[in-house]
Amino acid sequence: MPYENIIVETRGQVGLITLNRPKALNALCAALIKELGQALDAFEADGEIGAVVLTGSEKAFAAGADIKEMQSKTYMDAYLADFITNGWERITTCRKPIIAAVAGYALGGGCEVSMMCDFILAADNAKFGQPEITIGTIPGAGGTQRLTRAVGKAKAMEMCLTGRMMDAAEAERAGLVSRVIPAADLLDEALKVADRIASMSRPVVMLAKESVNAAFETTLTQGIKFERRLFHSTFACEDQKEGMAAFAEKRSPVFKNR
Ligand SMILES: CC(C)=CC(=O)SCCNC(=O)CCNC(=O)[C@H](O)C(C)(C)COP(=O)(O)OP(=O)(O)OC[C@H]1O[C@@H](n2cnc3c(N)ncnc32)[C@H](O)[C@@H]1OP(=O)(O)O
Repeated sequence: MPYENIIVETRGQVGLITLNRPKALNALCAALIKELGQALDAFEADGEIGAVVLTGSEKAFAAGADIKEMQSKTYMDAYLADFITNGWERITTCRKPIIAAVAGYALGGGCEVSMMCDFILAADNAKFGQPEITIGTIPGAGGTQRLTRAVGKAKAMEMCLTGRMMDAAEAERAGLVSRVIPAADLLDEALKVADRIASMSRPVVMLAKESVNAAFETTLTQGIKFERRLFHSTFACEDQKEGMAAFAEKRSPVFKNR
């Protein structure tokens, strides 16, 4: 499938999507979002792929939704097209793990897309922010919600009300990113982490992802019950038998993704 705004590759069992609008700092125009959804559909359907890495350039993961494209939208345009929900949330419905490998700017919709992924690996030059307030609007792709859950009210409120950016070190301290990596090593490290995930049992990885995500939608008691049910269900997987047998026999497991 020809893509104009992203580059789509496979690296073994890992799907790699690179946002590719360098002249606009990977601003997230509608065409890019549509292509991103198509690429995720393809990776989701590909039985060889066990994890996905989403990245941008060294200067920008993405500098937000495309301001020039949306500046003249009316309320009715936005409402009728369900602007932002439409297409963007495909990332959150992907059942395979997606790692955001973020270098440079992750602003507005760029920050929001990174937070829709399962976790963020940040280059040491990464900058996260929700600067929508500076252009007369507010985050519309989950920024006020996901950022608040990730870093707490004080930092999220300050960032959304002032547009202040957070650098990689602060983002790591605040729990927004899982790790900070030298920019030159970011992609290799993200691919290595994705490859490790892809080497695990695919259904069990999906169960783990589903269970962690449930923590954001439920009470602790309900969440623990849900986890227990999923945990029990792993005992119906051939891969649980193989994984535990391999441990007992001091050998590497050979998962069949069953
Ligand atoms: C999801 C929702 C609901 C909302 C949003 O995401 S709103 C957008 C939030 N993001 C922003 O407000 C950031 C806008 N960009 C910037 O502030 C700056 O570009 C920068 C700080 C990220 C980088 O500044 P720098 O001086 O290094 O680069 P520029 O000359 O400003 O940009 C280069 C080139 O890219 C175009 N650009 C950058 N960001 C966007 C964007 N979000 N939408 C459209 N175009 C963007 C910028 O206009 C310039 O292109 P031209 O030289 O052709 O104008």
